[in-house]
This record gives sequence, C-alpha cells and structure tokens, in this order.
Amino acid sequence: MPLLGCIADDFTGATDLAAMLVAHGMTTVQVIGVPHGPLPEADAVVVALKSRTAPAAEAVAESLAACEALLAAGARQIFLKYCSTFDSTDAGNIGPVADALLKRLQSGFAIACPAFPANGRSVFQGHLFVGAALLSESGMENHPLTPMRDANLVRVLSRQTEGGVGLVPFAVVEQGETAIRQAFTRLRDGGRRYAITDAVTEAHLHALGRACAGHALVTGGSGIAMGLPQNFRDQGLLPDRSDADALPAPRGAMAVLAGSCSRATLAQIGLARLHVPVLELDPLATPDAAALLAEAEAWMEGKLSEARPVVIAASAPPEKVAALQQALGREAAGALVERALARIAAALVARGVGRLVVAGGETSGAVVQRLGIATLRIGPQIDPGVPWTYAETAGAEPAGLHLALKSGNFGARDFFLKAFTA
Ligand SMILES: Nc1ncnc2c1ncn2[C@@H]1O[C@H](COP(=O)(O)OP(=O)(O)OP(=O)(O)O)[C@@H](O)[C@H]1O
Ligand SMILES: O=C(O)[C@@H](O)C(=O)CO
Repeated sequence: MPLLGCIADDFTGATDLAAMLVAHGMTTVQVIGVPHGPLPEADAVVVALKSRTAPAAEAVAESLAACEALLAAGARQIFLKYCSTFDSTDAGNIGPVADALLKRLQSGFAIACPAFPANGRSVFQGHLFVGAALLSESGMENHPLTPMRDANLVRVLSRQTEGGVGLVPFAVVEQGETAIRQAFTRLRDGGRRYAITDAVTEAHLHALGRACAGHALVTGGSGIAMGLPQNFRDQGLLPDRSDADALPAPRGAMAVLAGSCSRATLAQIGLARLHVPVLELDPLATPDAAALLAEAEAWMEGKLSEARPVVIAASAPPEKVAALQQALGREAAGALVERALARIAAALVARGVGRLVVAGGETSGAVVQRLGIATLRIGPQIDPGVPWTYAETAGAEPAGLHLALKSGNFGARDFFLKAFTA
C-alpha cells in the first residue's frame, strides 16, 4: 500500500520526483498514465501524466482519476508534482488541478513550492530564480510550449485560480517548522488557499516538509518532497531502507534522443558532438515525421554500439523553433517532432538499444507511450533529478529496457556521456 500517492504533470517530472523519494528511502514505482487495475507494491507511487500542456479540463479530469486510484490503494497523502520552473500557462494547469484535488480531498489549503536548490531553483520573496537569473530571464521565457515571462509566483498562480494566494517569506521559513506552521494557519484563516513558500536551501525544504506532515495535498517540484519520507518514518509507517534504488544490470546498445530545446540540452548536445556520433534532425527543412524517421534509420545503420552512445536530436535554438511554429502552429510543431522522435525510439529499441536517454518531458511522454511501457522502477540518480529507471512490467516492449528521462533543463554538460558510465 503506498504511503505517498503522487500525480506528476509530465514524465520526466515524475522520474525526478521518484528519484528524490528513492534517495530519501522510499521504494518508488512510476506508473505511466492513469492506473486501471491494482497498483504495484511500493512506499510511493508516482502516476506520470502528460497533462502539463493539455487543455485544463482534461488535465483536471486525468489528475482526479489518478487521485482516486491512489486513494483507493490507501495513499495517506497526495503530492502534485509540477515543474521546478513552474511551467504553465495563464489557463493552467497548476491552479485548476490543485483546486480540483483540494476539493476532492476536502481540504482548503496547500503549499506551492517549486524550489530545488540542487538544480539551482530557489524562491525568494515569492520570485523564482534559475541559478542567478529570474525565471523570466532564464531562457524559460522562450520555452516552446509554456513560455514563463513572470517570475512572481504569487502573481502567476493567482492568474490560474480563484482561490487566494499568499506568501510564506524567507524570514519565516528561516525560523523553521513551528513558525512555518503558524504562517500557514494565518494564511488559511485569512482566506488564502495557497501559500507560495520561499526556499533557498535544503534545510528550508526539510523544515517545510515537516510543516506539511498533516496536509492532505502537497504541491511543488521534487525538492519539497525531500522532507516527506521522514514524516512517515516518524509515524512508524516507513522502515529504514538502504537499497531502495536497486535495479537489474543494464545491457544492450546505448542511445540518446533529444527533443528538449532548453539551453542545458543544447549545451549537452554540443559537448556530445565532440565525442560520439550525433544526428541533428531539421524538422523545419523536413516537416514530416515519416521522412525524419527514414533519415534517422538510414543514419543509425552500423552506428549502434555497446561501447558508446549515439545521439539523435531535433533540438534547436529559439529562432528555429519559432520558425517551425510559425509555419505549423505551436502545438502541431511540437506534436510533429514528438511523433518523429517516438518512432525513432521504437526503431532504436528494435535494433538492440537497451539503454536509452530521452531529453525533454513532452518528448519522454511520447517515447514512453510509443514503447508501450506501463511502469518504471526507479534506480540511482545520474545527476540530481535524473535517475536510471527500468521498464519491468509484463507487456513492456521490450521487457528490461533501461531508460533515463531527462528534464530539459537538468543534467551536467557531459550528461549524455556520463549517463552510460554511471
Ligand atoms: N526543432 C524544433 N522545432 C520546434 N519544436 C521542437 C523542435 N524540437 C523539439 N521541439 C518540441 O519542443 C518541445 C520540447 O518540450 P519537451 O518537454 O520535450 O522539452 P523541455 O520542455 O525542454 O523539457 P522539460 O519539460 O522536461 O523541461 C516538444 O514538444 C518538442 O517536440
Ligand atoms: O521539476 C523539474 O524541473 C522537472 O522535474 C520537470 O518537471 C521538467 O519537466
């Protein structure tokens, strides 16, 4: 029976959260899509949806269905995972989904905390920073699907909910759990539904996590989850575990597929180009998924190896992304590239790839769905927020694939190389 039931709005975000829980001693399984049938045995179950950019009504319906399945399995607390860069549009989906979950859980208050210091995400006076830059000047203002042009999270979340949004500022968080709990009570009594919480260090996240022990719903990035396993240990519900991240040995050829256009992914491709074979697809010149697949299939012939990875990327800088979006429309451009990359993933696996890194949340969603994977067991982290995972269930195609789903902005510059030596 899961103690913590999690709903993630994209697939890389789900593995990021799962990695955090595993690292803090909870066995964790990631389930792809709304579960129908019994849930796998684990201390935490993370339901990975592809709801970040779906129409709000669809995101709400899927999240509620996931919540029902988690509650039916016995989950004692629900966690809504969204991006540490708060990726969303003014129409949602963070506000609408959190509103619906609070209503279902008959609760009137939750925190919203995307901070993740290990990856440079901090919240100060309600403003989200990526490294030293405000969110709105971090490159996220050019995101292909959810451009983030306002770093003030109180304002951003207020545009997505009719509930009031308040702030628990640094000065309070710094004082620790008791002061944070008192601030929550003040905000709730003052009619606020959400508290954006400042957090700059992991100590802040642990204190916030402790203060959320009795909350029916916690919302945020994976960082805020680091304090939650201890709450279950304190209640005598979670035993000490030393091998929560054990996976079977990897096998087969190695490959990377990149659909993320983030600065981090572009830099990772740039470095990989110096060391391993890299195919850069040009969807602007070839706006046709079947033709892109054919190009990749011809290129991969004779290149797949168990000694070093190959990289196939559609990723492009903002001006090229904008050009394709102008030609096809934003959603159609994304969908075309996702379709092509998903089909290329299937071609790689059919040719013996057993270790696959996928860069980009939407891209990972498309790939995992195309491969027919139902659950992922979570293993050790390669870099903060990116673990190796293992597709283990009957019906997974093929059984035994090792997958790393990399959030666009995560990973060191040599990620596409070091992943295969980890
Ligand atoms: N050359 C391109 N032109 C236009 N769109 C592209 C191009 N390459 C990729 N895309 C699209 O950009 C989107 C990138 O989103 P994705 O979620 O995969 O990456 P990300 O946002 O960087 O990662 P994350 O969500 O993990 O932060 C996808 O829909 C992808 O298909
Ligand atoms: O929180 C993050 O930054 C990631 O897990 C993510 O959700 C990117 O898609």
